[in-house]
Amino acid sequence: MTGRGIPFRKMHGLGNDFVVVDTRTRPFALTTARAVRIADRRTGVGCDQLVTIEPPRPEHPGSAAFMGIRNADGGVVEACGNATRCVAHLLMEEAGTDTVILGTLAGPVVARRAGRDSVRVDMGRATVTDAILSAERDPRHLDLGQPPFTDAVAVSVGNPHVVAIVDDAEAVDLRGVGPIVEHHDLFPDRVNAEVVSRRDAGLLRMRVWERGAGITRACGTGACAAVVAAVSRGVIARAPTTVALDGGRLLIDWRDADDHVLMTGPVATAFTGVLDESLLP
Ligand SMILES: N[C@H](CCC[C@H](N)C(=O)O)C(=O)O
Repeated sequence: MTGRGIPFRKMHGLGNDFVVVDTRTRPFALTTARAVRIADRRTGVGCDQLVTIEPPRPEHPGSAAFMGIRNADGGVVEACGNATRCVAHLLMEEAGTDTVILGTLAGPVVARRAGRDSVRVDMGRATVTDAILSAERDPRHLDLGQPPFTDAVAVSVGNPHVVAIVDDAEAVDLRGVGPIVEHHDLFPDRVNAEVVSRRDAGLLRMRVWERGAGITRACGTGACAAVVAAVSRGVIARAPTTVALDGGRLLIDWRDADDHVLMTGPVATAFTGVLDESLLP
């Protein structure tokens, strides 16, 4: 190690874990090769997504920074709810503020403190469709040919999701069906896949196969997509809903007035460290 390594912070939202690199003070290109190396849980640090905190971009007026996101397989991510809470928390701690605007590829998002280590993020508009679906398909009833995704709901939260509503989310062979759905040719950029069950009036259980990361313990945009899908199919009322993930619970509210989806949940730092040059091809 030559001492020219890159400092990082290991963070997570309900176990959906990230390596966060602040590139505002020192150059660090977020590349596919670096994401794959750093995300490797044996030879790298290990994470679901690699996240960079970059200087703000002019297209996001008032933003404090831009957040770059890559999946463990190096793929580009437009939106990442759990990571947004983590980075927003860092920036609010840094600035001593209770609110912050973050730029992402999906657009600017507004975050605010919601408690000691809890953050609420306005993730922007969530819609039942996906830009690439053609007009003759009903995004509320998509048949992807793989049960239970033979009657799925396509939801965009800035990144693409397909949600299957089932009686028992625990009973789905997500490791089997997830990769097939992720690579379905209806989604040229691939897609995140969620299975959702209604546990109670305001409580959903959700499991996720994430595009480019596989099964993760939580997915913030996935939880948003799950609520949008369940409301759109009349499974739950349009009201603040708790989503129970493998790693814990998020509070999601798909706001009536503007179709924005609000997500509230915890953030945590596990450790800080220095990326050795060998991880930086
Ligand atoms: N875990 C993230 C979602 C990452 C989605 C990523 N797998 C994609 O390719 O869109 C979240 O908390 O929203």
